[in-house]
Amino acid sequence: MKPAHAPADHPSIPPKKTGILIANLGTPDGYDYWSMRRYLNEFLSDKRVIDYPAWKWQPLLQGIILTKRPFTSGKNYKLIWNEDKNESPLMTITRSQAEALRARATAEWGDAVMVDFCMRYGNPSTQDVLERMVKAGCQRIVFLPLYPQYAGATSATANDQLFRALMVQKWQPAVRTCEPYFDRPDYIGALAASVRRALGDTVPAKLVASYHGMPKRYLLEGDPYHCQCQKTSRLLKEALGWPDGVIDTTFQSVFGTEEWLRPYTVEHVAELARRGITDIAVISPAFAADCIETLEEINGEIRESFEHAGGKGFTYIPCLNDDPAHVEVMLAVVRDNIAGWV
Ligand SMILES: C=CC1=C(C)c2cc3[nH]c(cc4nc(cc5[nH]c(cc1n2)c(C)c5CCC(=O)O)C(CCC(=O)O)=C4C)c(C)c3C=C
Ligand SMILES: [Fe+2]
Ligand SMILES: [Fe+2]
Repeated sequence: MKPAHAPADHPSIPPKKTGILIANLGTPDGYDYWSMRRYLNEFLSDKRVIDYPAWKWQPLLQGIILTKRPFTSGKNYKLIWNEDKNESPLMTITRSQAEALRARATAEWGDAVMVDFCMRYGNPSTQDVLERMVKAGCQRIVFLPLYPQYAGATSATANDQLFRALMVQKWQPAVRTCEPYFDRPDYIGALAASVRRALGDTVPAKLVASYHGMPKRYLLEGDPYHCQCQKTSRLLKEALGWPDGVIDTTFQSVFGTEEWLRPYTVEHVAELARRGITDIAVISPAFAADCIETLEEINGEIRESFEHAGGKGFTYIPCLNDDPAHVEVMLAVVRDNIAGWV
């Protein structure tokens, strides 16, 4: 639309909208060596993820890690790859979440909103999607990083990337970044419902709530992730009405030589089996979508560790993914943040 006063070469201005942008971590474009290397290079060069000085870290990363890890991680991605769509499950699920959220948000706010998703690393990039939204008339953006618990390595770096994309906009939209939702009753309720769906009304001998790990040093330096994970587990226990001691909170995906948050899931499940707890369920509340860390690590490596130590029954409870209850949580978070804009 051109304004009435416009000279002939005045650019047209689309009607004003509010963009709702959900963001996840990102995933490789393929499981071949170069796709994996590109992805891991971008990810592991992020100072929010690995905070060593570049002079110390980059030679290690470029020399040893990016020579070997693209092969080993690529093999793992191959095991879970969505061959029909030629993409990783994280991509398929995040797209599906965005479509479901779009349907719900459009039902509520009509054409005043536009819903899309982006990734912190790889594609679709935060910059490309933000540009598309700005071109379509989004003068306001609600930005929702899909991490229930805040971590510098996830939520903050997603926001950083949005702010980088804003730095190069001639017409910069107003933005609101959403706070983490680790203790929202609707999120806890959706987790509890997913547990009941998987286990029925029986209280298991043990439910392991396995969260993605991080170096313990990040906690000591002020990152609240550990505490938010503990609180999610406690609220889940309360929502289920279970006694103390049924849910164990553990941390997975240890990387490198530093000490990470403990207990480590892979060791903990083996210890449970050795103690005679041979039937367990595992849930991963830090992941909004199933991904390599849940489908391959929890349901593959961690399950094997449990069975190797004598465990028999291992029930993996899927992430909330595009479960309607999860989409309602996202919509409610957006509703809280969009107030006054639509
Ligand atoms: C090395 C440091 C890492 C930190 C710190 C970290 C934190 C962190 N990550 C997630 C969520 C995801 N991580 C995923 C994959 C993944 N994570 C790391 C490393 C760290 N993560 C690596 C090297 C990888 C790649 C896979 C591999 O090579 O093993 C994913 C899945 C991506 C996918 O494509 O499926 C998610 C999601 C959280 C919540 C978190 C919080 C502390
Ligand atoms: Fe990770
Ligand atoms: Fe804590």
